[in-house]
Formats: sequence, structure tokens, C-alpha cells
Amino acid sequence: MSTFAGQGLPFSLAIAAAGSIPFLLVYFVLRRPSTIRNIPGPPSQSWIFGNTQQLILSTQYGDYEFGWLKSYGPVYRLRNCFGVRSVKLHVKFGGLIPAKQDRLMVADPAALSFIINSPHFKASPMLENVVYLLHGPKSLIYVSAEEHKPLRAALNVGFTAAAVRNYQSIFEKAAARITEKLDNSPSTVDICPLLSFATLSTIGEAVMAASASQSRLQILAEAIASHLPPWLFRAVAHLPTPDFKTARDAKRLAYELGNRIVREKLLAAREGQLDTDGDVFSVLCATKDGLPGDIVAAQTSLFMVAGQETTATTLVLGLRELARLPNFQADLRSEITAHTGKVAYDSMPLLNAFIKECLRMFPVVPIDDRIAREDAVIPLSEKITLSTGEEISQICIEKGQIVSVAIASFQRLESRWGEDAHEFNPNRWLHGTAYKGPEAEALGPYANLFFGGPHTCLGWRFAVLEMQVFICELVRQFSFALPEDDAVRIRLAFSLHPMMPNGQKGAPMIVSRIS
Ligand code: HEM
Repeated sequence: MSTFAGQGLPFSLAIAAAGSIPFLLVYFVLRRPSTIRNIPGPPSQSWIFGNTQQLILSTQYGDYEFGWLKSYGPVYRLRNCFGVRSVKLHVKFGGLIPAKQDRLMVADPAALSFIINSPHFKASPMLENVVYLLHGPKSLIYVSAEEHKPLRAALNVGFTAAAVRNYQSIFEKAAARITEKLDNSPSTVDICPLLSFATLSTIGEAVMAASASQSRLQILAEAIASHLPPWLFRAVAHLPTPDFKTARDAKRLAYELGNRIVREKLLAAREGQLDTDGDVFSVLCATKDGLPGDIVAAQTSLFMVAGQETTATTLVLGLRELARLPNFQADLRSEITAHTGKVAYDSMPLLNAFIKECLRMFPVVPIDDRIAREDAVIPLSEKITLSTGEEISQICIEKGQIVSVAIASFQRLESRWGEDAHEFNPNRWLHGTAYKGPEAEALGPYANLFFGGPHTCLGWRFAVLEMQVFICELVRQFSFALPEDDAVRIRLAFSLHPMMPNGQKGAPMIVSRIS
């Protein structure tokens, strides 16, 4: 599927590496020594990769990270790529001393809350470049903090509780298409493409009223959902290599498609022909003094990527867990079949506990890198002990420090979720909130499972209703089991994905119709 994995990759890598050398040299000379060097953390695995390979490329996401969480606690230091950070003259030692480049891994609740809400931090340069390349400079996720607030408020009209209720019939039709496909599939079936296509079709219809059968929409989704290598730099992205060209083409295609649809809708609105209860773009185009058409169209790629694979992956990983819990699966089916007629999804405790547990255990964005725009003092919920023996309750960091918001680790903190934090246990949500801690009161019904701060997921209600509808239809009609030779692993490829041993995305399951 991904052209990034195709023939052009080694060539692009070579060009990217060559193009980056002058920047790296300047970087090595100008950067400042680490201020977090006394915070304990795992030893570096290699000079080139530091601990980054273990963090990002482990066979199963978290193989190392969750071990580090246990050994070093919710805040620790990791070595980044190119371990020797700078060559700095230390008069005290009378020579050239290499200082290390470190990243701060943070899963401490107070620290996380501070980082994601503070203007002192922004997305890391690497993340910004990928976002720019994929979604463009006018997309909600890329614009400056000043532009973000009004743009988000304007876009939110398409994602309110009332607006999302209008998309329910779209989700129901998509769920019916999945069950039809399952009826025509062999008993062992890869559920990934089925769910990816279903979530793509709902995004197309609910956001733009574009049918998923439109081939351009499909091509676009293929291209923009491709796994982007995390080493993309904006400068080299303008090189004429096939990999970067695919990303640029996808962004252009998305904009063209969105732009055409928005123009049609604006025209229909002027003629009083626009259905204002319809899709997100219709709602936005019908809003008096709303956003200019080009700004609405500029969100096409973001909505398609943010809304498609996220929901599909959460569902796939959840169904795999359901297969491991046959008793819970049976109870959930009983709860679903007990509801006849108009389904009140929010009043189904097992269904909602299951969805929350899927989001907790498998945050599709498990780690989010930020950079300090200026010197800052990060508060901590619990004191940590430095390698010098000193105890600290806050961390002073310098401008330029990379901080990894360790979402997956936060969602497995034993101090907050209990000793069984690493187990998939939907029942934890059945009796009040599963989250224990002084900040529990401040968390919403989803306990920050869609992240927090100004960039918290705009489409969370959309995702929840879609998952409620899909799970109800699937579990009502089918039972789910794992094949005996199941070898699927969860790996990080920009976001979490189920991967088969051959390196392809996929999740074969035994799906049987309930007679
Ligand atoms: C299970 C499904 C989903 C999960 C787990 C999820 C998770 C997230 C997370 C963690 C972020 C914050 C990213 C960051 O700050 O770097 C985010 C942002 C966002 N999500 Fe979702 N998402 C899901 C579904 C959706 C859907 C269905 C849509 C739209 C239809 C959507 C639209 C967005 C948008 C537009 C943003 C950017 C918000 C901003 O920058 O202000 N998401 N999502």
C-alpha cells in the first residue's frame, strides 16, 4: 500500500541524509548541553541511535518503554540519536568534553498537564515538519497558537454533540456494509482493511458528503494514510523523489477535492439549497460569517487522516482483546441484544467500558514530542531522585529541550490505574471512574483518553459514536476469536498499527456468524 516502502526509499534516504549533513554540523556546534543529565534513565544502546530504536522500533510497542516506566518511574531521561551532543570546552576539566543529548520522557500527571497546556511548549520540529508536509500550513493542527483558537472554535460546529448525532445513520450504513462483507468472507479474515475502508467511508460522507466509492477518495486515503518515515525534513521534502512526491501529491489532491466540494456547497448555500443538518463541510459552509472556503478545504487532509486510521486501529485492537475475553464478549453481546429498537448507546455500561479500555490500552498516538520554546519549570506530582541523590519536585529545563509526552505510559501508570494497569480489563470502568488520583475530578468522562490541552481531539464524539455503532452491529451478529498461530504485534509507524510477521499491516481473526 505504502509507496514510502517502495523502491524510491533508499534513494530518498540517501538524499535526505546527504542534505541533512550541513544542518547536523551546525546543530552539533550550536546546541547547548543538556540540563536534565542528572535525571536517571536507561543506558544508551548505541551512539547513533541512543535509546530511540528501542523506543520506536521495538517488536511490540512498549517492550522497552513500559519496562523503563517500572524501573525509572514516570519521568526519566532517554538518549536521542547522535548521542554525542556537543563538543564544549570545559575549562574545569581542561579539555574537550562531549555532552550528551537527552530527551525527557514524561508520564507524570502534573508534568503532563503543565506541558500540554503551557505556551512554553510546542510540537517538536520533526512533528511540525511531518504535519506541514501531510496537512499544510492552514490546517488546524499546524497553525500558530493565536490562529488555532478561533479556527478550532469555528470548526467545532461540525463536531458538537448535536452535529455528531446527525452522522449516526452514516455510521449505521457503514456498519451494515461491514457485516455484509463479513458474510461473504472466509471464516479467517483480515479485519484491518474492512474497518479501514469503513472508517474512510464514514469520514468521506460525514465530513464532505463524498461517497467512498469515488476512486479519488480511495487513492487519496491510500496516499495520506501511508506510514510516513519519521525522518522527513521539510527541506528535503521538496526534492523530486517518489516518496516525498507522494506526500505532496496527497496533500494537493486532498486540497483539490476539498476545494471542489466546498465551492459546490457555498454555491448551494447561496441558492438556499444546502442541507444544513448534513456533513461537517455543509455545516461550516452554511454558517453565516463562517470560515472562508479555502480554510475549510484546507482541513480535508487532516480530517481524513485524523479520523480514519485512529478509529479503525482502536477498533481492530479492541476486537482482538475481545477475542481473548470470551466471557466478556458473551456479556457484551447480551447487553447489546437486550437493547431493541432505537439504541441508547450511552446507556450501555459494558459497551462504553469496553471502548474506554480500548482507548486506554491502545492510544493510537502513544507518544507526542514537544519542544520548549523558552526556559521552563515543570512541576511534578511525585518527587524524583536525581543520580546525585538530590530529590526534586520540579524540573528546570532550557529552551530547546525535547520532551516526550508519554501518553501510553501515562495510561498505564499503576499509581493512577491500579496494579493491573497493564491488563486489558474493561470492568475497571464499571464502578465510577477507573482513574484514581487528585486530578481525577478535573478529567472528563473519557478521562483524557483523547488527550488534553488546546489540541485535544476535535473529533472525539464522532469517534465514540462511530465505535459504539460498529461494535454493537459486529458483536450482535458475529463472534470473534484469534487464530491459533496469531503472531500480530502492535508497532509504532507514526501511530500504532497491528502488524503481521511479514511487516504488513493486518489482523487476521476468526469471525463466525451468530446463528
Ligand atoms: C479513536 C479515535 C481517535 C483518537 C484516539 C484520536 C486521538 C487524537 C489525539 C491524541 C489528538 C491530539 C494530537 C496532538 O495533540 O498531537 C487528536 C487530535 C485531533 N483529532 Fe482525533 N482521534 C480520534 C478520532 C478522530 C476523528 C474521528 C476525528 C475527525 C473526524 C478526529 C479529528 C482530530 C483533529 C481535527 C485533531 C486536531 C485538533 C487540534 O489540533 O486542535 N480525531 N486526536
